[in-house]
Amino acid sequence: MVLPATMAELWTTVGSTVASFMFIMAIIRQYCPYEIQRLLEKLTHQITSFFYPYIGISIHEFSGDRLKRSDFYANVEAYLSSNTAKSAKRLKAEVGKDCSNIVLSMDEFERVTDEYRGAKVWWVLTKTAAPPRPLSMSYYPEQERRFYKLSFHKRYRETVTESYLGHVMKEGKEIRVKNRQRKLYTNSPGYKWPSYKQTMWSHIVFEHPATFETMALEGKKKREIIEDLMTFSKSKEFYERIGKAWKRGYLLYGPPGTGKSTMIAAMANLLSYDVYDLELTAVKDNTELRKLLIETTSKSMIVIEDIDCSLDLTGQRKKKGEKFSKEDKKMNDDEFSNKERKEAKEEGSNGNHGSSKVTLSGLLNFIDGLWSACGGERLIVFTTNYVEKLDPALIRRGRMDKHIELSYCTFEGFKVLGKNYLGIESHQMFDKIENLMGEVKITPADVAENLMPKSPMDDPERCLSNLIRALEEAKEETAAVEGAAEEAKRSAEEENEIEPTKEEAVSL
Ligand SMILES: Nc1ncnc2c1ncn2[C@@H]1O[C@H](COP(=O)(O)OP(=O)(O)OP(=O)(O)O)[C@@H](O)[C@H]1O
Ligand SMILES: [Mg+2]
Repeated sequence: MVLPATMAELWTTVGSTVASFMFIMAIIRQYCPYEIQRLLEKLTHQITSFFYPYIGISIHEFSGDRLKRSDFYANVEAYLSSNTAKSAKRLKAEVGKDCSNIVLSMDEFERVTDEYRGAKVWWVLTKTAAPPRPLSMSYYPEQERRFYKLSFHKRYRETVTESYLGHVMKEGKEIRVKNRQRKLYTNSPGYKWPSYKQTMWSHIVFEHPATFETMALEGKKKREIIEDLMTFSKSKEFYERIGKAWKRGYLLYGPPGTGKSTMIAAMANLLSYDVYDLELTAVKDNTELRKLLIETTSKSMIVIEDIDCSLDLTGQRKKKGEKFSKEDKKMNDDEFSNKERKEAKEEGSNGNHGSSKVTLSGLLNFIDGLWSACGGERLIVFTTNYVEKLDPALIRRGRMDKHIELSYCTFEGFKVLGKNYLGIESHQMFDKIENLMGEVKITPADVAENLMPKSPMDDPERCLSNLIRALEEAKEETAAVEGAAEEAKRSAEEENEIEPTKEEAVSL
């Protein structure tokens, strides 16, 4: 046999062999019966795989059920963008964390190499057309299926399957956590997802600056909440051991303007979690609620604000505008000022009035049914102004594990705000403020508003004077309201004394 002398000759030989093979196969395909064709194809495949020494592993973006993006795929993506993007020639550029950096990753059909403990491997990002979908999946728009293909020589089989893949998974996960741009998701109809999107959630970058440090809250309470959250985030093994899904429910309740929404942001910032702001009134039914749940990721908080406005005690839906019924107003008369009620009413009337068939039992299942365990490491947070109106089943321990009351501003809380807003920790006016705060109720939101400098002329003295004026006005208002109530009570008693009872009237 004559050996080819140069590379050029070698390529010519290989080329002509392949061409001859293809020609023979084409003739067979044309003239042989189908059974023989299949047999030959099978034979060819077996021969090639016997001689072809490479193994291929595919990692698909969506698993069989296509409901959730594969974590493994996302980890591979992160690993490759950090480790091999330098060697790729065609790259995809995306804006990274805090919009301050650019993340480069390999583009479709690009091939990159990687080395691990002496084993050389190749990665290619490939895509195929999606097969026709079953009717039940018609909810999701059709999409191409993307997958990474890993190839390596069969002698590295053990290294790759037993060690390299685990290494990619672990490193990719770490990179994702580090590079993660935290997101604020919404299911609100105002942000209806475009048809090319698969997810039911729309998102923006989560950039709320609130922290526990800036919150007006007593130190002891603050420390207790922080400790609770930190313990939860480190308790993966504990939850596994006791056989409980790794999630925790928080119920934040209190009057408007006491920091419930602010605390949600502080919690998310403390734990570096994403926030899913669930607008229950925009959810069509229990099935849609479950779909939304499945699409949430771990390391996240699912928030339902004003839960009392979304469901009533019997599980019937209630519109947001009904937040302040006549009965509610009466019931809460002493608790809230007119201003707060007006604000809340306005907020309620702006709410979503869409019809929805989500039931109380659907919501209970959402919180701790079988599906709630998927993903892990999740907080479910409810907020309400009226804790007493909620169904006990909804907020029992186990569902809402921790109940946190956020109330009117204390002097300790005021000092935090004074430091944040004015940069002062003490002042001669503080004593007066402390006395007034002992006499009247004022929300942290109102304190904050008064301490906010409104012009360059507003120095700390002026802001503190504003607060004192507001406290004095509130004191007068409270005194006037109490006086009027006292007067009404007295006149009602007098009327009762004068008017004969029914029995007296009959005997007369
Ligand atoms: N405890 C607090 N610490 C610091 N700032 C606060 C606090 N409570 C309220 N604020 C300030 O008041 C504003 C309104 O507070 P927030 O929206 O958190 O109140 P809320 O309890 O969620 O009210 P609502 O029940 O009406 O939703 C915030 O932007 C924040 O600046
Ligand atoms: Mg709020």
